[in-house]
Amino acid sequence: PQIRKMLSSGVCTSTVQLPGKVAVVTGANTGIGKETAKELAQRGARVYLACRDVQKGELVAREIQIMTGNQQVLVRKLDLADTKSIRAFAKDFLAEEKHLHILINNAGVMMCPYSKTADGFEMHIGVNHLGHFLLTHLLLEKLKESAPSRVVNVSSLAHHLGRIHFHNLQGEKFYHAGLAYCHSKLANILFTQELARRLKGSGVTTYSVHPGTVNSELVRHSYLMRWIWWLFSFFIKTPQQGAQTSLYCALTEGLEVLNGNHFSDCHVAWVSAQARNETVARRLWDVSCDLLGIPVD
Ligand SMILES: NC(=O)c1ccc[n+]([C@@H]2O[C@H](COP(=O)([O-])OP(=O)(O)OC[C@H]3O[C@@H](n4cnc5c(N)ncnc54)[C@H](OP(=O)(O)O)[C@@H]3O)[C@@H](O)[C@H]2O)c1
Repeated sequence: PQIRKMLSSGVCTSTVQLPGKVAVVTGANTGIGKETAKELAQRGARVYLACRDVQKGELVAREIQIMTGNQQVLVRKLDLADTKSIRAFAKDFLAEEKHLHILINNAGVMMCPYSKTADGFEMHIGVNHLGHFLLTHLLLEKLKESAPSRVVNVSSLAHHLGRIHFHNLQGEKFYHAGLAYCHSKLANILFTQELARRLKGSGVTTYSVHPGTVNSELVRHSYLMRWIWWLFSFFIKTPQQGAQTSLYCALTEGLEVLNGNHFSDCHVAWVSAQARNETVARRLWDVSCDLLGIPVD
């Protein structure tokens, strides 16, 4: 009954406070990430805004500090399209911080024209999946040492249109910007499920999230999507509303029993057949390790 009660609301109603806790939010300079970081700061956490544009990040950090009165809002450079930047971020963070209690893998790109990351990965799979995969891998020991701790991966309802084609993971044979986004969001869910299986008993739990349809800068690369978002802007969620399910998964007490689940509107949500395929999840894990030069275990 307690779980049923917890799952009955579209707003994060947790009253958990976070003094002494440390959180990292990727892509925290705008949209859903900014609102997520603001709420974590409001509750007293030390919050790292992991942003590719440090100047934008600093402006937002100051805004959050003023609004929440929490001075422990820090900006660090993180470009998920460059594994050197991810490794540098993790190295500095591990040297600087004793703990990491909440990691929100929020940053994302959608429908950008065909392009590659610094390491030659297709941009959607590179930033949305591989970048966060590497970041989580590098921070995992710290998360374990800080247990109970949580990893929240921001995916999307769009994963339903995604497929993991291992022969076309980088869009080598066929590329469609919209589908590339869907594939990467499916990868977020498969990663969450495999991570949950591997972390069983460690005190680290993980959840994937669909934030809803949110009025943010995500549609910046598509004229059509910008127009549709503008047309329906009155009906879609604000970034603050979009942050609720990430916050719910990061904060709700007792959620550990739902380790690895996918959430939408602060409820467990149904995922596509491929998103439930353990064989695909395991293979994606191994292929991701291979691409990133991480030893496969
Ligand atoms: N908005 C929606 O309707 C919706 C629906 C489903 C899922 N989502 C998911 O929600 C998450 C947040 O999206 P949003 O709607 O808040 O979009 P947004 O306003 O465009 O924010 C995306 C964030 O990701 C950052 N980012 C992009 N590429 C990066 C990189 N290479 N390295 C580091 N950071 C990078 C952006 O930084 P810059 O500002 O520097 O570009 C920005 O801070 C995404 O994962 C998205 O897939 C959103």
